[in-house]
Amino acid sequence: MFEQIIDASKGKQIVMFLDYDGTLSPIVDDPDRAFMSKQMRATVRKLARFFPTAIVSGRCRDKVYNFVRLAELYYAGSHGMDIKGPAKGSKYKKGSEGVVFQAGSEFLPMIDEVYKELVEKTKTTPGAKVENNKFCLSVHYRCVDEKKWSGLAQVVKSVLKAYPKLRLTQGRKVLEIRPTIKWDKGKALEFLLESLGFANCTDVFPVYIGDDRTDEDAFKVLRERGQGFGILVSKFPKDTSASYSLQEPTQVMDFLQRLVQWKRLAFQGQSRV
Ligand SMILES: O=P(O)(O)OC[C@H]1O[C@H](O[C@H]2O[C@H](CO)[C@@H](O)[C@H](O)[C@H]2O)[C@H](O)[C@@H](O)[C@@H]1O
Repeated sequence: MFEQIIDASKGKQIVMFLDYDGTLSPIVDDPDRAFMSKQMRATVRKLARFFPTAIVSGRCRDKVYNFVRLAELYYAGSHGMDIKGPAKGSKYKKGSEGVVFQAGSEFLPMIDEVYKELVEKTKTTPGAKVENNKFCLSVHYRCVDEKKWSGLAQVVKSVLKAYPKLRLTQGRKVLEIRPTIKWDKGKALEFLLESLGFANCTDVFPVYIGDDRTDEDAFKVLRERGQGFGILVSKFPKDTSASYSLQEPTQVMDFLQRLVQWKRLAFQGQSRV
């Protein structure tokens, strides 16, 4: 896979898109403790020195930033509905200081209201946890007794009946609630490419790495554009629009390290001639 990506990206600018949970950090029971390792952080920091890099997550932007803590990256939180560029602007695109984009701001009061209602209605289900991701919500059931999963889903669906402008999708042991607007991680990828000045370029090579269903929207966009590659992180074979797969975050780190090493050697080669 590595060689194929290097071959296909020849003469093009690689742009990296990285999902967070299950891609940069291992899946754990408590969503508040999904830390990334120091080595992973160091790897992503080096990666961003060579390639424009964005984190695209279902989490709210502030929360994912607090886990990653690298100011030089782009962040697209709430499944891409909340985007912000590096505080000091991008070294890859002059004049891109403070790229900020928010899709669905009008839904914020509704999301808050539903959050409170879901916290109230799920408090009798041991292990259930409602996470407020600002533009969307997550109802976690990883720590709920399996016998209670369908009951919990019914509770969530009954709350959502009163909110036809919100939709329900499913992630990894999590029910995700978000506005029915046409915005997803794929749209966020396109927005970020545009912000970086690659809107109609043929010499760009986006690489998107993710483990979840919501990442499929980004894999599809890459297939439709015929640009770059999607890489699915999964231990099991899955129906996917990604072109390649890695099994777990440690393999993601190895792949990113190889990319950095390859680019570093290419730079050294150039500076010798
Ligand atoms: O787009 P992502 O960055 O992958 O975010 C998707 C969801 O990730 C988090 O939940 C998942 O990871 C948790 C920590 O490992 C795990 O406990 C949970 O079961 C997983 O579904 C996050 O907490 C959610 O809000 C995100 O939507």
